[in-house]
Amino acid sequence: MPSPRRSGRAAVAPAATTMPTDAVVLRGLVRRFGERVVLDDLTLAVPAGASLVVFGPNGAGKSTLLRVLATLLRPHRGVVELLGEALPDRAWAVRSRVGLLTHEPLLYRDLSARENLRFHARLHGVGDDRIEELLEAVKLRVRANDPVHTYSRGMVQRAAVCRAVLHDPEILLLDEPLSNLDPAAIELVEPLIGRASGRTRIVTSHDPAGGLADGDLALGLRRGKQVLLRPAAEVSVDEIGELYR
Ligand SMILES: Nc1ncnc2c1ncn2[C@@H]1O[C@H](COP(=O)(O)OP(=O)(O)OP(=O)(O)O)[C@@H](O)[C@H]1O
Repeated sequence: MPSPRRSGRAAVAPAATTMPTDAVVLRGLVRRFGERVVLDDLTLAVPAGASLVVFGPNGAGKSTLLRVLATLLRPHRGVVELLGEALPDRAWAVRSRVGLLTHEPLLYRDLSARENLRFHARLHGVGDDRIEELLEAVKLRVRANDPVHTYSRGMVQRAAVCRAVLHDPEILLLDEPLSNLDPAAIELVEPLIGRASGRTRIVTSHDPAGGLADGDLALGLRRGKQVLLRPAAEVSVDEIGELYR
């Protein structure tokens, strides 16, 4: 669960009156690259604490959707709201409440995991105890002072998971988060980025069975269009497979 650090915010704005039921809302989202429409009229809502798993073939728009939600790309049309704040105008108000884990680990390769985490911790006003807690959780302490470029891919991914959750974000944006992780490492990161974390999650996946088991809602994209949006428990593995044919 996100830790009680959030209680400081609640003292300023009581959660009961300001926390929207839906953590993520899209209404008619359009995003283009040049002439190409990459996200085409997406409309959905993700309740706070729920997980949306996004499926679709290469180039369908999954990563672009995550980048819009991470405030890295501006929407070209439609409404995008995170935690009740509309993007792009209120992006500054939500950035610190969102964690992003992508194929690009967003770590300095010549710094150690501990140095990388200290750098990000300072940006977010997070203390060293949180860094040590996370390094311990992903069993990286023994290598935490080695430069990231000496790590295996799984070790890099574990360090990237620490970076993504360092500031205890309410929303997690996860682009195939388990890639490069062995079964033991998957168990280690589950409490941090899995459903058990209690965070609102948008997760991309190419694994129909694993992805459906990981989500409350399933979204299927094909060439930027939303061709499936239903409770994950009601979607079959074959339906997800159809997206790729
Ligand atoms: N910076 C960019 N400039 C131009 N086109 C881009 C850019 N980034 C992505 N695209 C295009 O947007 C479309 C969607 O790409 P995106 O990376 O979102 O797909 P994806 O579903 O995440 O694919 P994958 O499964 O391969 O990761 C593709 O046609 C891609 O070429």
